[in-house]
Order: sequence, then C-alpha cells, then structure tokens
Amino acid sequence: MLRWLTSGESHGRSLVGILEGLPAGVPVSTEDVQAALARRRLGYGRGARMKFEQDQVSLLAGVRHGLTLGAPVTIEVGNTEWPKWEKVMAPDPIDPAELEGLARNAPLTRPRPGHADYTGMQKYGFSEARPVLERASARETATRVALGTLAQQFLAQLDITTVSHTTAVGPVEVPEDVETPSAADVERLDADPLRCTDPATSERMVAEVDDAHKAGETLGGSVEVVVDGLPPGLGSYVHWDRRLDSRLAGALMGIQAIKGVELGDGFRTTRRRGSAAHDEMEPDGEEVRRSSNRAGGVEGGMSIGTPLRVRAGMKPIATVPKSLRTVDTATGEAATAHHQRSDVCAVPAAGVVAEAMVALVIAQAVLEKFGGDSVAEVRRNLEGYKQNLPRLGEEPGVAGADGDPLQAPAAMQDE
Ligand SMILES: Cc1cc2nc3c(=O)[nH]c(=O)nc-3n(C[C@H](O)[C@H](O)[C@H](O)COP(=O)(O)O)c2cc1C
Ligand SMILES: C=C(O[C@@H]1CC(C(=O)O)=C[C@@H](OP(=O)(O)O)[C@H]1O)C(=O)O
Repeated sequence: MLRWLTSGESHGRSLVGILEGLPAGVPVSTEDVQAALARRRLGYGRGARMKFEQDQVSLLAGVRHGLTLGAPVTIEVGNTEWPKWEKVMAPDPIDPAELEGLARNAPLTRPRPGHADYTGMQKYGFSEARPVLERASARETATRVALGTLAQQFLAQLDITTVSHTTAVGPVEVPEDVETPSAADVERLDADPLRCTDPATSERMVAEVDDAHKAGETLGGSVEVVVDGLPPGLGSYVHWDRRLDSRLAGALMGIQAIKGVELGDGFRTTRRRGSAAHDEMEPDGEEVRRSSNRAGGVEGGMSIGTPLRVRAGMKPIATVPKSLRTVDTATGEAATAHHQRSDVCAVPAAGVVAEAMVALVIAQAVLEKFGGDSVAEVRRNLEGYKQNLPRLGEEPGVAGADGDPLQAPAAMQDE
C-alpha cells in the first residue's frame, strides 16, 4: 500500500514528507524534486514570500544513486527564512526576554474569516492564531509536491503522464471549446503567467489579477488535472471507499482552500439530457472506442482507459488586504482581520499541488491493482493485465454461477 505523511510548520526549520510503499527502481534526483517545487512557486499573483524564499531540498532516505530502494522515502524541504523565525518558532523552551519586542512574535488576536485561525484557536485552546496558521498554511503543500514528484516519476515508468492547467481565475474562464492540454504541453503551460492553455484567456486572467490587486482584493478559480495512459479498471464500484472518483475527490478537497471537485464535465453534465451526457461506445477492431470523454475517464468508480480529467475549485485567498471584519479575541471588540502579506491569487500553484495529489492517488491505485516491489515487476503485471483484457467477440472470462447472464428486470428490457 502506498501511504504518505507530511510534517512541518510554515515558518519552522523545514518541512518533511515520507512516502512509503513505492517500489524500487524509480528514478529520482534532488534536482527533479527541486524543479517540481520551482513549478509550485510560479504564477502571477503570488505574494512576496515566493520571491525571496527558496525551497531547500534534501533526499534524506530511501534513494540511492538516483533510484528508489523500495524503502520509505523521506524528503526534507528547508525553509530558507528559518534564521528570521528561529526564536519565534524555537522547538525548545526559550527565555521570554529573547522574544521581547520581536514584531514577528506579536500575538495574532484578530482571526481572518475564511482561514483556520479562529476555530483552530477554539479547538486547540490557543489564545492567538500563530500556532494555528503555522500548520494550516498552504506552505505544507511544498511537501506534497515533493512526494508527488516521486509518484509522477513512478507513473512515467508505466507511460502514465500527468499535467495540470488553470481553467478559471475569478470570473475569467477558459472557453469550453479550447482543447484540453496533455503532458506534451507542460513547458508551454509553465511558461504562461497563469499556467493557462489559452493565451487570450491568460491575458484576461492577468488583467483580473491586476484589478483585484489594485482593489485590495483576492481571487480564487479552478484547475484541471489530466492523466493520460491509464489502463481501465483502477479503483472499483464494489465499495464507496474503493471508488477512484471518491479517492480523487478526497485528495483534492484535502488541499487548502479547495471547495469543490468535478470529474470530467462534472456539474455541466447534470444540466444535460442523458443522450448528450455520456460517452457512447463504438467498435474499433477488437476494442471499444468512446465517441467523447465527458465522464473524464471514470465510470462506476473505475478508470475506463480514456484520459482522466478532474477539476478542483479554489476559494479566494482568505488574507484579504481590504481587511475583513472580525473580532479581537483579546479585547472582545470589533476589529479588522490581521494582514501582513499574502497571495492575491494562488490558483496556478494549486494546479501543481493538485497534479501531485492526483499522481499520488493514481500511483496508489496502480500499486493496489498491479502490486510489485520493483518497477520492472509492476510493469510486467500491468502488461500482463493489458494483454489479457477481453477482446470484442471473446467469451467473457467470468459468468454467473450457472453460466447464464443476469436478466434485467422486465421493465428495463427492450419491448
Ligand atoms: C498554493 C496555496 C497558496 C495559498 N496562499 C495563501 C495566502 O497567501 N494567504 C492566505 O490567506 N491563504 C492562502 N491559501 C489558502 C489558505 O491556505 C486557506 O484559505 C486556508 O487553509 C483555509 O481554507 P480551507 O477552509 O479550505 O481550509 C493558499 C492556498 C494554496 C493552496
Ligand atoms: C509559503 C507558502 O504559501 C503561503 C501560504 C499561506 C497560507 O495561509 O496558506 C500564506 C502565505 O504565507 P505567509 O503568510 O508566511 O506569507 C503564503 O506565502 C508557500 O506556498 O510556500
């Protein structure tokens, strides 16, 4: 089973991620992880911190000479800002005199609506928001991207590729008739200020970010992750928590500020009639071809072999420069929420994080179905499965107990 865990505070010494269950033989280097993290820092509208802070990557365990060992992989992402926070975030007890007058240590008692601040204070019994925001911050997503790089490198060994792109920033959306990008477009997407596939829409998104910035506002939007090369049959219809769609939705909703997830055409499908909602089948030699990909590659909780398309919607950044009304928890008086610096829009970065989470879920589903302790073994298992998939016209491998196909209820049978 592939499992992962992250640890670390936003202004702590470093973040750490552990990935357990990855087979031996996945190529990965410090440079690969560093490059993936650099992609997460991209995007028009991100705040000052992205410019001056570096992600310092160390592969601490589980990798030797550029290949995974099959052992847990531990990645550390060092915060280069640590020297400024060493006292405020010191793990060991510290003489209060050393903290005196430090602006960074000022109690944050004006919680931001939309962030974890206030409920985190209530839940954990803190008198200010610093101990909450340190972990609630999306700084943690650097670790997910680092671990996702390993999953992506593993999937690439099986010719499964992942890419993400921005589909909306605030009200500015990529038109429906624009072609969905593939992994071949990664460089072009990363070079775009918003990681948007359509240059005309990207220009409008830049203008929207500028406008929001000037107005002291923040923005959300949506991203799409596309996975090519999936075999049919990952996930299952037999139980809710084995469904690929439910697992993808959980993983994406687990990203800070993600408020909705759609598979394929998602909610657009709910407004269509049945005949315009599904992906019709037609014979293609010994195989079945789909005439469209509205479902986004998942039916019945399983991958169907067409490209996976999954979207995540992000709410606007909670630290709004035009400060929101709140309460000062120290005085009990009405106040405006604390604000120092923040992103205006982090949708492009959220796309890179979503790509990492999708890669982790897909890698987990691949390992569940095909197993294997080395990449070579997983590849053999996958190839064997693909070669033995039933062809059109062949007898199905499994029938009912008496060999008869199940009868549909009379009301559903053709007249
Ligand atoms: C990549 C990324 C960057 C973010 N940057 C900020 C930020 O600079 N300021 C902020 O207030 N929230 C930021 N957020 C969002 C907060 O982390 C999020 O609003 C907070 O966790 C509460 O959201 P939730 O209710 O979905 O948990 C960012 C989120 C992501 C995914
Ligand atoms: C540091 C990152 O994102 C941070 C996510 C974040 C939040 O509240 O989620 C708030 C900001 O941090 P700070 O308040 O220290 O400026 C972002 O910069 C990062 O993505 O690496």
